[in-house]
Amino acid sequence: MTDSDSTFDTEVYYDDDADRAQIDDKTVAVLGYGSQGHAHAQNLDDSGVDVIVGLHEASSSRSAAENDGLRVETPAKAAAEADIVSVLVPDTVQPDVWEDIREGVEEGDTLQFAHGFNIHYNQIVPPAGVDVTMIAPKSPGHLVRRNYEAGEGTPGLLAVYQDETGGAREEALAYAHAIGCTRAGVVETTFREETETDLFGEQAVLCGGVTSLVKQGYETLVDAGYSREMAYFECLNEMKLIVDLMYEGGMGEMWDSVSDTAEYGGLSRGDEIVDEHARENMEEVLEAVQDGTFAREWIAENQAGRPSYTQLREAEKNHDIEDVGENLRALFAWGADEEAEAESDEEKTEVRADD
Ligand SMILES: NC(=O)C1=CN([C@@H]2O[C@H](COP(=O)(O)OP(=O)(O)OC[C@H]3O[C@@H](n4cnc5c(N)ncnc54)[C@H](OP(=O)(O)O)[C@@H]3O)[C@@H](O)[C@H]2O)C=CC1
Ligand SMILES: CC[C@](O)(C(C)=O)C(=O)O
Ligand SMILES: [Mg+2]
Ligand SMILES: [Mg+2]
Repeated sequence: MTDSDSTFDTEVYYDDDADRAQIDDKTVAVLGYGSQGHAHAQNLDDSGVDVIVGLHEASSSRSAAENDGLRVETPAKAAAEADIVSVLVPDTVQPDVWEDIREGVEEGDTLQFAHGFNIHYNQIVPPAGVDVTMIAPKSPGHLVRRNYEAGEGTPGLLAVYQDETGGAREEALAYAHAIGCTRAGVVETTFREETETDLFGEQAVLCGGVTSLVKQGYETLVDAGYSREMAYFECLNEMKLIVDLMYEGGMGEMWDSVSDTAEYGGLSRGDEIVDEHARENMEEVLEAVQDGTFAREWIAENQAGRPSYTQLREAEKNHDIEDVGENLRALFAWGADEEAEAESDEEKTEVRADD
């Protein structure tokens, strides 16, 4: 068993590198039918792999999976029948689900994850004889499905924590092929590296950092007497347009596309905003991820019934910028499309919740 720090240097695996024979005659249990679960299950099924979705008897997702033409069993039954068990329930419930299914996970089977939290922080200790792998799409689950249906792929990470059969890596690559990740490219990493970089990224930059930057910018303009609408457009709405350019062609494409005034202003002022102090804070956030402080806090928060999480969510929902945004999105054409999409997603969720 190894979980070294090896960083990809970087070989990227594509469709031709995967041997689908490693999965085509196997049964995959997909536990959970949420963001990642519905995408993996449907993509595997469309790729011709035998799939059973594992959901508890009272699960609100059952009818959605059944309506999508998939066979649904309890997690324990699905896992017992499967050769590969893809654990796609929320990270916080995975240890309990593992207790439910462990009896049915036999020597030669594979436990497959999309994020390494529970293995890396020892919340699930897999038995000997079982392969433990990860295919982590670097994207929200709904895009994993949307890209697959469009004939495109989603980039992903592959990691092997335990290779008892000698075939763990090849099987994981075949799984990545079947969910569409090798269409875009898959790179190899470790459970440790994926877990720590994923948690750092979502806290410091992607989810935490960006929303705080947007809110601070918005509040600075509104407190200085500018209109809420102008502050919203400038600090939130235009963020997508700028990020789209960086996504397509890196920071260079974005700098090329904005005015010279914006480029000079941004290059000369950006580091004053996200400065050395922000960097020190980032290092602290990373340290708390690395030494397990964040993981212990998150586990305890769940055990206590999520008091802080609930409060933080409520405060975010009630921020003035959300109110302005809702009104503006309803008024503009781009908002109409997105609202329709959101409503259709909401309807799907409601259908799931109703059943
Ligand atoms: N969200 C994302 O895009 C990404 C997620 N990941 C990783 O993928 C994994 C899954 O995350 P995500 O897709 O967000 O999860 P979701 O929160 O979307 O999963 C919800 C699903 O899990 C089911 N579920 C909840 N509790 C249980 C339980 N006790 N037993 C059985 N099923 C249960 C829910 O059923 P019900 O509706 O009945 O509650 C629902 O079907 C995690 O490891 C996450 O870190 C990795 C990359 C991106
Ligand atoms: C950025 C958030 C994420 O890590 C993801 C979609 O990759 C997650 O945990 O949802
Ligand atoms: Mg992520
Ligand atoms: Mg994550």
